[in-house]
Amino acid sequence: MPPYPLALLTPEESDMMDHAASAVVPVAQLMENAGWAVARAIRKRFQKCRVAVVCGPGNNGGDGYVVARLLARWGWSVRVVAMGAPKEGRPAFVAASGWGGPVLPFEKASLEGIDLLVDAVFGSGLKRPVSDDVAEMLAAVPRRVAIDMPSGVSGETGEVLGQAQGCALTVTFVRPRPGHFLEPGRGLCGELVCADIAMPEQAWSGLTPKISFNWPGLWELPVSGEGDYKYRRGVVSVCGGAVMPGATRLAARAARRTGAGLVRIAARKAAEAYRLGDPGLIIDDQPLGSLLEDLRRKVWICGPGLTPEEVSEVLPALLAAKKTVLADAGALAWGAEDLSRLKGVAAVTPHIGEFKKLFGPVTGSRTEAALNAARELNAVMVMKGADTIIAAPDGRIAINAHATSALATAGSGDTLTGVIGTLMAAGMETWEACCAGVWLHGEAGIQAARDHGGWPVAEDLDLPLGEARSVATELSKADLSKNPVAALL
Ligand SMILES: NC(=O)C1=CN([C@@H]2O[C@H](COP(=O)(O)OP(=O)(O)OC[C@H]3O[C@@H](n4cnc5c(N)ncnc54)[C@H](OP(=O)(O)O)[C@@H]3O)[C@@H](O)[C@H]2O)[C@H](O)CC1
Ligand SMILES: [K+]
Repeated sequence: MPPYPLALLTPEESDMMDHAASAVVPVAQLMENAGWAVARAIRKRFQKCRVAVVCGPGNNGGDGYVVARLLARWGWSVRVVAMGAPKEGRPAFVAASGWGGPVLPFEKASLEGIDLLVDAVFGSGLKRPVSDDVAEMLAAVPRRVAIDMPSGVSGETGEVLGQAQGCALTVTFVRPRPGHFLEPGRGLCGELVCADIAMPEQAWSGLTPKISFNWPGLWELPVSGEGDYKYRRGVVSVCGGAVMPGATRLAARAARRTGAGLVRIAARKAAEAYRLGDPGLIIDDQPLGSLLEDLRRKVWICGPGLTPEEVSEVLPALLAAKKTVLADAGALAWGAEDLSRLKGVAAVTPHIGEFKKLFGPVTGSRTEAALNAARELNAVMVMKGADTIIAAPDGRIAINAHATSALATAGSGDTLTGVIGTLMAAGMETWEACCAGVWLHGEAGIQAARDHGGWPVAEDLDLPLGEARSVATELSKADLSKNPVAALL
């Protein structure tokens, strides 16, 4: 059974795997399998045309020589443009020896008349910024297919080192890399295919992948059914303020649609602003202290719709009462003045702008920055964006790619807090609740976009949440051992 079906392998982990595999199977054989997978993916998608395979000095280039050989065998017009000959004794040398066709020098003239460029220059061995001459070569042919990664994109972080050219198709192996899902890498990969190259199971021994692909099966939603009652489904309490009641109501509505048994807004003096809203919502106008005594009200959402000043009036009391707090929006603005104000919250959901205000500039890996921040705060970090990262202080990291740009609308974040809060209130472990909440929110966004011509507003996002929950429950029944992340792309 293939292990870690939802793992995303960093280049370092992939190297460790190749190393362990080499005790059982020659790397040249894996390279042969990789080349086959790429050649087949090309044949499936493109008409026969004139191809240049641009090969770098390492194993990525080695895969390229195999692709060249196979496409030529199938009757395509193929040339290799080589950055340099692979070193004798290396697996790529074996692959290069199997190529009997033309090898042209590494210069633009070698690409004249070419319809499709196969980028086999750098893959997971990219170490430093790509130089101008390499970038210019790759840019000379507009239609490109990348082996493993578009050259210049970091497999670990998705960052561009120097320069990188976008591709129509990227074929990777075994499991994808984080850089395939983290921007800007994600946008440069085009269609992503992850091929099985018959990696032996022994290659996984000693490896515990750090990063996962966020998908049902990584977590399981609480099952509802007979014997359910509202307190078992969970109570979600949302702090309400006087200035932006809309945001608080969006969080509350999302909580109800996700399946919370009971949702209450602790509105204090602003109760009138909420009373004309949804009839199923309970509005509390009592002082917060008396509400905190209710032990069934464990999970509190604090921040959506609140000014930092309003947060300062409620958050310390929630933390002193040892409530499970999900902090967003106004709470993050208040915490940005002094991070210790957020110590004790269970999870935070900043977008990148809020994140920087809380933890300073992000240089390098965003997954690492999210993890370090989670550890500093001792809370689960949901770093929101097109490629949301969910990190737990114990080291678990997930990257979510199940989303749509339609979610980039005001109020979308408030909805997300309601979803996550509900799953926490239903008893899910915090990191899993955050991962699941982000996925459900993405699924609801996809459905709402479909139902509203691609342009839903925040008020449309809560409606599909019930359906999204059913979809996730169904998907999590799939046998992932037979259906690893490759099949989900
Ligand atoms: N398990 C798998 O997924 C398998 C993947 N395969 C393929 O192997 C590559 C990784 O191969 P590797 O040899 O480790 O690395 P690369 O080919 O990507 O690149 C290494 C060489 O490139 C030089 N380098 C790196 N960055 C630059 C740069 N910016 N400018 C110039 N040269 C650069 C590096 O030089 P050093 O001086 O740093 O040593 C190396 O010479 C993976 O991507 C897959 O395609 C296997 O075929 C099968 C198993
Ligand atoms: K490449």
